[in-house]
Amino acid sequence: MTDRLRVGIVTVSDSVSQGKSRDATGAGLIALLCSETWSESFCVVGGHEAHVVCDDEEAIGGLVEDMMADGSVDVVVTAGGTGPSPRDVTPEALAPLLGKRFPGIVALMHMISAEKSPSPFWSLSRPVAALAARYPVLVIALPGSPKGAIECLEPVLPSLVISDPCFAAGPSRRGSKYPMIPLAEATKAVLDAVAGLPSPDTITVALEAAVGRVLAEDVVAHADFPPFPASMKDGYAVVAADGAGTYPVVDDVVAGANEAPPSLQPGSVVRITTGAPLPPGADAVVMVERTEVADAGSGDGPELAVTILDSVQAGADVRPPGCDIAAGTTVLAAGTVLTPADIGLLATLGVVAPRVVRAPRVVLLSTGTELVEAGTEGELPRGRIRDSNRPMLAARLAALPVEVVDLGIVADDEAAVAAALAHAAAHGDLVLTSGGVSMGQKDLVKPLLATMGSIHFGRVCLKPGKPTTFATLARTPASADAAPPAPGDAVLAFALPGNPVSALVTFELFVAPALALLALPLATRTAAIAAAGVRDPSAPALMPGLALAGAVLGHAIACDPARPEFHRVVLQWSARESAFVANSTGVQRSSRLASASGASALAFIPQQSEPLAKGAAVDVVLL
Ligand SMILES: Nc1nc2c(c(=O)[nH]1)N[C@H]1C(S)=C(S)[C@@H](COP(=O)(O)OP(=O)(O)OC[C@H]3O[C@@H](n4cnc5c(N)ncnc54)[C@H](O)[C@@H]3O)O[C@H]1N2
Ligand code: MOO
Repeated sequence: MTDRLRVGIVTVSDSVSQGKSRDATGAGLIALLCSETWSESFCVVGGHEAHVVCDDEEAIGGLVEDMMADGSVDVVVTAGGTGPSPRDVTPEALAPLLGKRFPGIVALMHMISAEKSPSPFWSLSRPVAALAARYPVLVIALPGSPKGAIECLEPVLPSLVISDPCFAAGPSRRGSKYPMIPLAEATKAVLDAVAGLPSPDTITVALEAAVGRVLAEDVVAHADFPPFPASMKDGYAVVAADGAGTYPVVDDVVAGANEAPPSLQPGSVVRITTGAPLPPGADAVVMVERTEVADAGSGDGPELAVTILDSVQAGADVRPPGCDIAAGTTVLAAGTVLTPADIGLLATLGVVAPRVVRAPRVVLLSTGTELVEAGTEGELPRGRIRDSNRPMLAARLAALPVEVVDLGIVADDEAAVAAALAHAAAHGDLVLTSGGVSMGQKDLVKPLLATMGSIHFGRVCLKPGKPTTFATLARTPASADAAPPAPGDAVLAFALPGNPVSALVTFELFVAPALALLALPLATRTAAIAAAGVRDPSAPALMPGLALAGAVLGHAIACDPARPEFHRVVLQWSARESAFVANSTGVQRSSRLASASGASALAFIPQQSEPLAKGAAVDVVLL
């Protein structure tokens, strides 16, 4: 045995799974295994909460088998469902999965219960201790009460420690060495790594090329806009105090005229166009529709007199200087992703070469001996498929403020993958691979990344996307005479699963938000990460920057008791329900890219045994 025994805990309870009661038993068992006495021998897989499943034979068996097949546990401990009532079916659910039994462990549990329990009820409890038939996993089924479960487990823990070599030596332990961490932990690992990176370099770009780029510094207005009191209507500049009545038209001012008009005296008006500067002395504008011609004059020039039909307040239909942009204000903050409106603002201020952040460089490659270029024509040799991930990810990256270096397809050959990753780490800010991160003998990416830096996670409790891997790599200088990397500088590496849907979904969940943060000036990035509050366990588990919304399901959706799922859905607004209705894109297999085609969102389907009913509220990540 290499390390501590990895224990998965399952609470079997209708009331906990329906949210009617708190999982005190699961919490108690986790606390016991994490206590000072036992934490050197055991670690709890799956974070700080037990898996919860209802008292249903199929659901219990399915969950426990998934946990064992996953390779992330050495021991599964269930609590609950061992009593005599009709709903107590844990031993029956486990029976088909089990091989060798350990009656001694069961006898020990009964002895302890007899000693500690005031009532004889313990004798009706049916605890289980056995080795799984098909996996090197020990299965222990405990009674469900917090006191009973803890009392039964603690005395048998020494037997579990000594039993390990017996079962690990049989069918060798072939699970992943990477624990399957919860989404929130994965998010935190990415945020911690991004937070520690230096501020990106900055460059200036022409205004026409600046849309979508990230502003590197605050842009402050040095003058008021409008720079003069400007008319908001075509009509007549007036002295508001004059009120309604007939007045001579003494001048005509149009937008753009650069001659200062003479001061307007009370008892007279000036014809004016929208955007023209108000003559000194005028304090309001009356739109032409609220006037009548009193004396048209010759008809060639402005009318000689008009009747103002309504009296107006001072300031009516006038934009005072600085009302749109006041001198001294920060118009655009560093970190703003420039939109067309922002380009207009910069143009207003006369900023024609804004300083922006240098686009992070993403080095993209696909791994897989089976892959050929998308452009390969005709029938492919047996076993070969076209590389869809790289064109797909490149297309997605094209919508982001990043520069892409395409390293093409790399065969599953250790030397070739190692060389490609080393080149990527020398030339990129972020390395993005797909394929080669699961359990096959040709899945080389994880071990190679481990030699180049630190792997922060190698599996995430997520569907699709379980083998998603995130590492930070030491930045290697691109050439011998290149400047050494800045202290603390590192290259982010995301090794996405090869299944195309898994690659796309995990790109959306981790890579796109990480790139957005990477492209922020340090102060803005730090603030964005702090605002995300991922260090607060009650905060949302997703990366900041994702566009979240709520929706109701258009139909029931089955849930996975082992992993939360990001189900591809099409959202449609329902005026009747005043809500977005989410409808599945069909079979969600992670090789079936059609499930992502046309999807407008990823609906978060929680990890649970019961399906979500039609109309259930779900969180969605907008795509
Ligand atoms: N024993 C286990 N096997 C697998 C597990 C597991 O837990 N235990 N996890 C499965 C899951 S979940 C996923 S997702 C995949 C991920 O596998 P890899 O990341 O190692 O990817 P590959 O094996 O290289 O490829 C998987 C699949 O995708 C196709 N592929 C790969 N790259 C591309 C590409 N660029 N364009 C199109 N299609 C691609 C490849 O041909 C495979 O069909 O592992 C499961 N296995
Ligand atoms: O987790 Mo894999 O990405 O389901 O297919």
